[in-house]
Amino acid sequence: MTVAVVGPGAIGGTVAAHLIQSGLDPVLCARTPFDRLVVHTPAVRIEATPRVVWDPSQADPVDWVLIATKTYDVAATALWLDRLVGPATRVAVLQNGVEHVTRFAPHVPADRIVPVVVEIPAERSAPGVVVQRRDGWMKVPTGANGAAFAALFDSPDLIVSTEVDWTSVAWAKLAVNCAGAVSGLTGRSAGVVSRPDIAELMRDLVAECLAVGTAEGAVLSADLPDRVVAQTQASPPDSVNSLLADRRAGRPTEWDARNGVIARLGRKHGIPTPLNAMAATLLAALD
Ligand SMILES: NC(=O)C1=CN([C@@H]2O[C@H](COP(=O)(O)OP(=O)(O)OC[C@H]3O[C@@H](n4cnc5c(N)ncnc54)[C@H](OP(=O)(O)O)[C@@H]3O)[C@@H](O)[C@H]2O)C=CC1
Ligand SMILES: CC(C)(CO)C(=O)C(=O)O
Repeated sequence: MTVAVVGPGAIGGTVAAHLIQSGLDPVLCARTPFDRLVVHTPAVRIEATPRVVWDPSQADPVDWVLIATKTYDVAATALWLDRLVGPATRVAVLQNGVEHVTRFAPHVPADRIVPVVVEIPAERSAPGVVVQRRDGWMKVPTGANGAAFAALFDSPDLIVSTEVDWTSVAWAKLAVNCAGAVSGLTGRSAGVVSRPDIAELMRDLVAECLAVGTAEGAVLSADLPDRVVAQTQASPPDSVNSLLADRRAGRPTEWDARNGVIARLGRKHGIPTPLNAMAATLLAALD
């Protein structure tokens, strides 16, 4: 089985390490090359020297491509896909948001795209050096492609499973991510939730997501706003979400995939989403 990971950052690096632990030998397609991959998972330290390539001309078709670039890097990622995708290649999209398939459908046949909801709190301190803070999970839709993706992994602190109702899982994850805008906008890690006014703002952001997700066909529980706040309160206060990591590194942010999408789809359904619209506008202005 040949596998390429495009974008070996926090998530790509962590997932590559778990693939290596599972006995595979992924090639890493990087923008910034590095020699050594070092990933601290909750259970072990994984150190490896996989093949790292940094120019699409160095890549050949593989059985699986795992995309772990940011949602705003589609155009650059597509240059890798031109080289890595053969007639039977399957492409897993490990990104936040709910638009995994539409994002890559212009570049890969949609029936070979596997959307992946990723719940792995991971932070990168240098190219190839990543900490996975807690046990993680990834969820893919049921079916042959989803089952084949799950079969790539055999690693105790990364559980990969298939879901009949993948859409609801993706919207529940989007609820966490839309509330994470408070970190991107305040510049403060997860501990900012200890302020009651911030916790209230997060609840209100999630309430909009809940309304729009329900209109999109997701089945979401009414206490989702409280659960998102409770989950954030239970995180180590110095946890940095990927939006804040982007802000601190001076990179663009995924405002459209995380907040803008709620405003866009809210407009389609006639559901007001003033807070997510404002978060998206402010984050876009900071890009
Ligand atoms: N971090 C987290 O805890 C979680 C993140 N996610 C989602 O996972 C996705 C990835 O996020 P994350 O891993 O945090 O992001 P990172 O910024 O850590 O990693 C993205 C990687 O993509 C690389 N990249 C950018 N452009 C290219 C290119 N043209 N060719 C090859 N590589 C490229 C970057 O290179 P360079 O090294 O040069 O920056 C970087 O290594 C996002 O959608 C995020 O929302 C989901 C769950 C948790
Ligand atoms: C929820 C969290 C923090 C970890 O899975 C995340 O999705 C991110 O950092 O983007």
